[in-house]
Amino acid sequence: MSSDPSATPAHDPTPAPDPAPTPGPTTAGAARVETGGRLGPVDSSLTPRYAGAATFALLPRIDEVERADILVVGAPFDAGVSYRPGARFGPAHVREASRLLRPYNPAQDAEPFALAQVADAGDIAINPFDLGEAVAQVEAAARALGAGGSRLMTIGGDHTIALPLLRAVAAQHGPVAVVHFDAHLDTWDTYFGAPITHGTPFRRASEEGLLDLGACVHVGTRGPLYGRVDLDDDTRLGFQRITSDQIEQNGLAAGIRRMLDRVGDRPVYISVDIDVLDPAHAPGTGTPEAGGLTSRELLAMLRSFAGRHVVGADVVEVSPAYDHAQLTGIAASHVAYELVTVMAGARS
Ligand SMILES: N=C(N)NCCCC(=O)O
Ligand SMILES: [Zn+2]
Ligand SMILES: [Zn+2]
Repeated sequence: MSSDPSATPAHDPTPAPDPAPTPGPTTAGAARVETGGRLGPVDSSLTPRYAGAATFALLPRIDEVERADILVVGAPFDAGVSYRPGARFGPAHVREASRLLRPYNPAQDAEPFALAQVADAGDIAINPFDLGEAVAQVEAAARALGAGGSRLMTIGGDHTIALPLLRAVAAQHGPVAVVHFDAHLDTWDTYFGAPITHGTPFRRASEEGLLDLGACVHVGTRGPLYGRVDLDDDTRLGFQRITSDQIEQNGLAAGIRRMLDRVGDRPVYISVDIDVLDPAHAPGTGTPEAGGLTSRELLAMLRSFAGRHVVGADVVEVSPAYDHAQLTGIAASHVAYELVTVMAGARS
């Protein structure tokens, strides 16, 4: 109530005027960049990029486009971790950090959102209490989203989700080449007797025949193992390894050549565990290991897939509670951006 003594008394029966309309538009229906008939990100020269809800790169939601060539989808889930939790909050964190991405990618001389229709499919609803059901839900969602020909760029979530994602991809393409960026092998057998965890997805995938065993490679591996047998098992399961130390010793170009030679022109699935980066570049993750790649090295390696047949990709293991200044979120958002750019058809 007004403190002005001459103001209308409270008992005055005159109806109060309608409240003034909200000045200016809200972010709902904000203008978007549109190129070549493709609906792109919110135009951040008209609407501040920090306003409104965050989709990946401020791209349209799936329900705002007729069809999508590439769908960015979140898989918030962390019931498969062996150490620090929190990757269930990864999708939201990466989307927040992705607000600053822009439509032209000079490193690949490409406009990914003009080359292809890219949209954000939101998050998969995943049971946090039942790991078996969770894995089935991720696979079902991946199959459903991919049914119309869309390829998926999935934001995890812990690395367990790579197994159902590969099941969905292999159902469509047969056994695929996998390039796996990670500090870890993730070809271990069981933890506490459990066969499905974030340390085991690629062993299960190999056993299930989802992988082209002549074309899989880990990149950036390092750190202590349980025993030498881990490496023997890993080789038997179909993987070569380009370690973090080899990249340092032989150079990035040699690492890229070896990686691409291994894959050839096969359909390839790219899985990026953000802990492939040194903890200095990505502290916000569950099982950090010293001595990793820089974000510059990782991004260069991802760009080298331009012109290849990338059938799907993920970036996993972002655990925001351990992040600082969005370092890990920013790195992961750039990883996803480079992957979307190569999937959109940037030329090599
Ligand atoms: N996939 C990730 N990030 N980590 C796996 C580590 C498994 C272990 O604790 O031995
Ligand atoms: Zn890892
Ligand atoms: Zn991993």
